[in-house]
Amino acid sequence: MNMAKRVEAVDVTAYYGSFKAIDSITMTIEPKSVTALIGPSGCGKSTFLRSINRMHEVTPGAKVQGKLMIDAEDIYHPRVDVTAVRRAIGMVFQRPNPFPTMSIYDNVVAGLRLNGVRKKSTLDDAAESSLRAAHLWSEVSDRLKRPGGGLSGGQQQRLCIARAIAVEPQVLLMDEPCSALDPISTLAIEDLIGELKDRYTVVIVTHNMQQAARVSDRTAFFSIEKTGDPGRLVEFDDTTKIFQNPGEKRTEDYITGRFG
Ligand SMILES: Nc1ncnc2c1ncn2[C@@H]1O[C@H](COP(=O)(O)OP(=O)(O)OP(=O)(O)O)[C@@H](O)[C@H]1O
Repeated sequence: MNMAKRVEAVDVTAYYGSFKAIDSITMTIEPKSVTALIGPSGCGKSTFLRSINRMHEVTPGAKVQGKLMIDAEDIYHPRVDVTAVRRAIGMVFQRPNPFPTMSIYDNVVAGLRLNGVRKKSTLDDAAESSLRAAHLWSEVSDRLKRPGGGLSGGQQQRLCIARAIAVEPQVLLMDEPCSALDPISTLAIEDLIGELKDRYTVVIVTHNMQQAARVSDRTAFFSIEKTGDPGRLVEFDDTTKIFQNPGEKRTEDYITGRFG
């Protein structure tokens, strides 16, 4: 099965009210790869990520201009069903956010149920395969009926990843998915990301440059000239190139720790 899709941003500009947060971002994210978005605080990484699944416009007054295509489909076309877009593009957040009182099992299959799946065997199979893919199955298989909120932080984040992939999303967006986790859980999630790219298009925002270097195939470096300016894409290339031989001085300054 090939669910992974290409994400093509053309001149994507996003605002919060009259404040322009990102300006004319153009980049193509290939299917079955991991793309890291890096750059100093406030350069618009999260804003760009949230424009990929139309979450940006949830903020009152926020809007997006430009074109965003998932394969051939323009997801900002007026006739597009926004709910369907958000369901097709999974998202994992900085803080694990399972439904805390809902059982582990119900957390994983929540999206499938929303999509109308009722058959128990289908839900059981999806729960097991998603929890296995998220490397959580062996830790929770004997307590699927217990609340998701009872798991450790790292387990909760893996539960959220299982929940996101249970609906077989075309693209998986991750906004600093390890920032609230300890180093061991972080490495577990990084391993998992490496496996997810066999099936999904993964886009990850990270503050951690070692993490970007470890998990991603391609890296996009965003930056801002000065406070109040919009974030722009400075350089986008293979991760090895960005970290070993960047084409732009600003990228080099950032990755060598001279600013940001
Ligand atoms: N809800 C909001 N309302 C108004 N401005 C916002 C909102 N969210 C973000 N911004 C502004 O938009 C700009 C880009 O923010 P964004 O969170 O996308 O940056 P970032 O690169 O992800 O930052 P960080 O690395 O600190 O998370 C910043 O100037 C930020 O202050």
